[in-house]
Amino acid sequence: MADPSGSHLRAVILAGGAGRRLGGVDKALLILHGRTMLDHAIATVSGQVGAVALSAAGDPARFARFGIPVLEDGRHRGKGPLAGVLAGMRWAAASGGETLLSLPVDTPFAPRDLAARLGAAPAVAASHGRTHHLVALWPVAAADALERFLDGPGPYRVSGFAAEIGMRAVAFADERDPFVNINTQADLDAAEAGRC
Ligand SMILES: Nc1nc2c(ncn2[C@@H]2O[C@H](COP(=O)(O)OP(=O)(O)OP(=O)(O)O)[C@@H](O)[C@H]2O)c(=O)[nH]1
Ligand SMILES: [Mg+2]
Repeated sequence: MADPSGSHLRAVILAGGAGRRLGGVDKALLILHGRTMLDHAIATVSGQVGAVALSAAGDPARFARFGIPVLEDGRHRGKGPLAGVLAGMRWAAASGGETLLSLPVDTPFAPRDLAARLGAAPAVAASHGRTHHLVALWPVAAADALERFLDGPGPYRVSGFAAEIGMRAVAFADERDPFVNINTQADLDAAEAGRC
């Protein structure tokens, strides 16, 4: 099915993690500034791409009100976030998408021009001395290579597959780190208080 927007960009919001450091909460449904983290992520990516999907485990019905497809990790479940990236690539390919933007749901301050600033895929965001391996643009054509990587012996590190496809790091020199991610209650409190 062609994308009526004409964009070959797609986005996958990654929310398939366990959220252990937050006591096993559903990070996508966590409230920050009166809206869910998923609302923040959708607002970040929706103007940048032709279509958005969510990568998440468990009952998809809890996300029905957001009106976006929910992708499961499938047979690579348990191998970490690259399983979500692969599901995103397969979903993107089905509608003619050529490039996939991935964004973790716990990164609520990412810029709304992220994809443009990343440039040509494969590219990954870096800021404040850190590489944000899942804030990245992936060529959908790399899906078969990723499938082979996940069929391999591991480890299934995002940085391992990124190196294999020649991922280029793009530095974001913004004074406030746009890729702060919310892993703990202290992170959430700081974000709520505007300290990051
Ligand atoms: N699809 C998918 N996404 C994952 C998986 N593991 C982690 N992620 C996502 O990858 C991103 C980075 O993960 P973490 O920051 O470690 O977040 P988390 O797993 O939710 O939290 P912790 O359990 O506290 O580490 C988040 O957006 C997670 O939702 C997985 O197995 N599958
Ligand atoms: Mg995190």
